Amino acid sequence: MFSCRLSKQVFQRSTSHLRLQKRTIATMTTTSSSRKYNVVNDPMIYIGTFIQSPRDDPRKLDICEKGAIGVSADGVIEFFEREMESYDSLIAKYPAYEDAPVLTLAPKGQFFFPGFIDTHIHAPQYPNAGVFGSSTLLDWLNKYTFPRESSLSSLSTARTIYSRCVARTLSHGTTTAAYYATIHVPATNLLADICSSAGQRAFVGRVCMDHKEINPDYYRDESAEESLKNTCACIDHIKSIDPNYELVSPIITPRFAPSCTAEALEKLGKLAKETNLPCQTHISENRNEIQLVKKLFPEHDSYAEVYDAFGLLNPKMILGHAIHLSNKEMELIRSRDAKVSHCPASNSALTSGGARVRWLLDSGITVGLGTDVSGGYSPSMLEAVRSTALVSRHVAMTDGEECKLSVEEALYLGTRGGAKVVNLEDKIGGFEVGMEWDAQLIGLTVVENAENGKEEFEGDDVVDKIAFEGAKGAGPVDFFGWESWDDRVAKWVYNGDDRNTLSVWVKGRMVWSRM
Ligand SMILES: O=c1[nH]c(=O)c2nc[nH]c2[nH]1
Ligand SMILES: [Zn+2]
Repeated sequence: MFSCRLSKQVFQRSTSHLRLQKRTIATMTTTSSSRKYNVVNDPMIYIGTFIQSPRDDPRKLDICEKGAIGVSADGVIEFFEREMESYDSLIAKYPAYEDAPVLTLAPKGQFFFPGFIDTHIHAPQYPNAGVFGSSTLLDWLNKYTFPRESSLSSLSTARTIYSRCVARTLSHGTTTAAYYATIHVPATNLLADICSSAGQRAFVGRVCMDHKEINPDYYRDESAEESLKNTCACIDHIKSIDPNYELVSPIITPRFAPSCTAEALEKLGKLAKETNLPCQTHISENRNEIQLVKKLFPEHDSYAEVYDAFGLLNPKMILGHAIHLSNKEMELIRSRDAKVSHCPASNSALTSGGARVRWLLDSGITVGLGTDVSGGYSPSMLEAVRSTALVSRHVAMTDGEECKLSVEEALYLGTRGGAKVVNLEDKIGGFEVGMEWDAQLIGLTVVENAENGKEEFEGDDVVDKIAFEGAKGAGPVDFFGWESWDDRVAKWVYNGDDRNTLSVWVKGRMVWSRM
């Protein structure tokens, strides 16, 4: 009842973005009807520059300058012409698209990029983003995190926080997110409703934490049975709103080994096996946490072995952080094909450590990126990409030059890598025929006259007024005209923010636009 009302509100808001788009994009040639998830869209044609990571080469960018992509009514890429000659020849080849609206990008400062995949984010912690002081993991949990999460026992608090979190992540180009929610069933179900209604692809996990000595009395599951029962209640709800998990899927979420009893881990491991649902948890983030795991699970040789003992180290498990793994743990994780979410902003903020991403990748482990809000201070995946590059440079200062990750590699991890982490690499993370249109339109600010240079400077003013005033209200990345596409992308990664994310689509539906 409650969630139905909310769904409607969010839906109305998101369709008004669509109307806005129709009015303001001059090249949209026809109108499309209101859309809701599972409601058929109009087919669309997108024309312009498409930039993506090649599926199997993280070190390069695939740049297609004169491309055209056709997206079907159900959001699937039906054609990708890499050298479009003319609109007429395109339609002659794809006559079914004759009446399709066309979105044509400006040739220099705009490009399409695959939507970002945030493989680790705590939605209820969103209000705390940036608030962590000098704390480290275990005191941070008690001082900032558990009190905030427990406040989502109120559905109206949850509604405000989750609506804003989903809107913000969409505005930063996050088309898929693996969310940790809280222990509360109604609020977790509400998060799933909000993602479904707003059109964000999401994995929504009700957090399990039943250990009486580790979790505070005011915020924990009463028992392992309750962890299981309430997880199942959320799974049932998500099944009721999205029976085939096309957009929103449940994800089994033991918070981390210390917060769960062996009994709860065992039940959740069995549930994972029975349902084949994805799982997420934390591993080896902080040295005191690792000591705590040793103390709580003395019968297991390592942190990774605790999860393995309960069947939780499997190909659908997303392990957040993985900073201080031993070689043996890394081998175990690889042999189970469990995935890693690298969370560089959080690892820096909570001084947890510098994850050895090159080592993980070279060892054959699948890695994606996570914002880990609010251990991470920003909901922006672009920030996660940027801090991946920067943190790798710090790791390189101690472990060697080869540890540096390039802009191209960091972007790969935020898109293709993330898609592999959530086991959707054939659906999202790139632009290929048969994949779904999860995309963001990126725009840089073209500095007027800069490209050709002015013949002569007019007047006495030392300041170029057009260049000066043009910085107002524009996005933070200035394009002067000399930059190659690689340069433009690097400038976006190191200087960009959500002002550069002009529009966002998931499964063909426009879910965010600032145009
Ligand atoms: O970064 C983190 N955020 C959390 O909420 C958490 N819980 C356990 N371990 C954690 N690490
Ligand atoms: Zn986390």
